[in-house]
Amino acid sequence: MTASTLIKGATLPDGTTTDVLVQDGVIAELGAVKATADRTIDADGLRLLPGLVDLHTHLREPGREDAETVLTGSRAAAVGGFTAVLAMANTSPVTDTAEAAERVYDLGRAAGLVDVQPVGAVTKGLAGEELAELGLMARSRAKVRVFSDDGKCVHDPRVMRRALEYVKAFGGVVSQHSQDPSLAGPTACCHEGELSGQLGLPGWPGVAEEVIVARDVMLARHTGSRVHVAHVSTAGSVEVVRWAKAQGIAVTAEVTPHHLLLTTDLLTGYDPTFKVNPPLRPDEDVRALREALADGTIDAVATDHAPHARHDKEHAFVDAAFGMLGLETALPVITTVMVENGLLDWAGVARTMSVNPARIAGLDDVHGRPVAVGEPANLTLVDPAAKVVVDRAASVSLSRNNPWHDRKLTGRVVATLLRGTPTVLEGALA
Ligand SMILES: NC(=O)N[C@@H](CC(=O)O)C(=O)O
Ligand SMILES: [Zn+2]
Ligand SMILES: [Zn+2]
Repeated sequence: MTASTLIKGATLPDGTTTDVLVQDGVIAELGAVKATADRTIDADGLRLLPGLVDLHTHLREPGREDAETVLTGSRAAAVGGFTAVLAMANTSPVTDTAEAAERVYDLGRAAGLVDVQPVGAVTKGLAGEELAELGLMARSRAKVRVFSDDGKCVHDPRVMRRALEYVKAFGGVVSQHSQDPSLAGPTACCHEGELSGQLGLPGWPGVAEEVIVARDVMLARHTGSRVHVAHVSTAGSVEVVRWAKAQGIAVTAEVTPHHLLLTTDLLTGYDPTFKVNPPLRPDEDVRALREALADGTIDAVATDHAPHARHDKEHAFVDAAFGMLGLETALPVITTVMVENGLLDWAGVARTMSVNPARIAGLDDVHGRPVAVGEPANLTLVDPAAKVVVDRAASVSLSRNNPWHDRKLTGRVVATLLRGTPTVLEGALA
């Protein structure tokens, strides 16, 4: 038996206010709860959401434990309000076997702060040629359902077709890093446009993403399988996804918090903190991404939390590693960009940050559940009005490549519960 928790006067995503008694890992009672509990959390004015689920996290273990480990990344996830994260396969070695997937899964369970669900590589070594052990990973203890060569695009259409056909058998999905390597060359490091010319930086155009998204939705239609578009960054990709969904094609898409707020003009200072793939895009893309998340064309927010050690990031812009932190700031960014601007209500936040990602990842038996009696108590308590100034030094991540440093954001995660056990209380690790 685990300690019980009484959450007093929380407001649910739909706006109703209730007490929530959490006992033995599940929601035991709702309404005006008379019972006492081992711990009481005053949730007056706070929103209670189903625990957040991140479809796209880089945990760097094994191989780059100087940048992040499963444990430190799990801490960042819990502080960010997450109860489940999908750990990308571009580790060293790559997660391309059942054993490798089980290892990541076990490290996550040992850390015990968030459900770490390994993503399996699509191809051996992310080399883009030979399919990885998709079936063995699916049947392993880790029950892998999401496959991705993220960091690299599965660019050979024949390989992509085979992967889609293969994962269909067990309801899996291929999450694609859409970046055509011949349109976005090996040196490309920012958005191709007027600014990249002025800065003298090799850029890559939005169309390098869009052609892959277009190809993949057609392959999904042909195979009758599911494709997921990772980190959508352009208005053109949104148009393709919108069209594909209207045709009934089984496509889902995610957008990162950074692509919803940060724009390419941040690159004028050549600060590698803002170097990321896909690159920060112009205003008109950002606007289209916000609208698409609001209208459901984009299903989910995913962080693409990409920690990098100082010695990989602190270089001249062209030489620095791609990627930025995201787990601890995702909820405040979405509150600021989407809720404060009236684009999403809290039910919309629950949908795009918990319900939809859980469903896409096949974790919806445990995560992204309604706040209802008998459901597993994976919960996130949010102060929707709190103003926070992000301080990169305060992060529990091992890395410091935080693009939000010094920004004032609205919204703060107050508490996170994983199967009824608080992992975060009063905004800090419990
Ligand atoms: N997003 C990034 O810029 N980098 C990611 C890889 C990826 O998501 O493509 C990384 O692993 O660092
Ligand atoms: Zn990627
Ligand atoms: Zn990624």
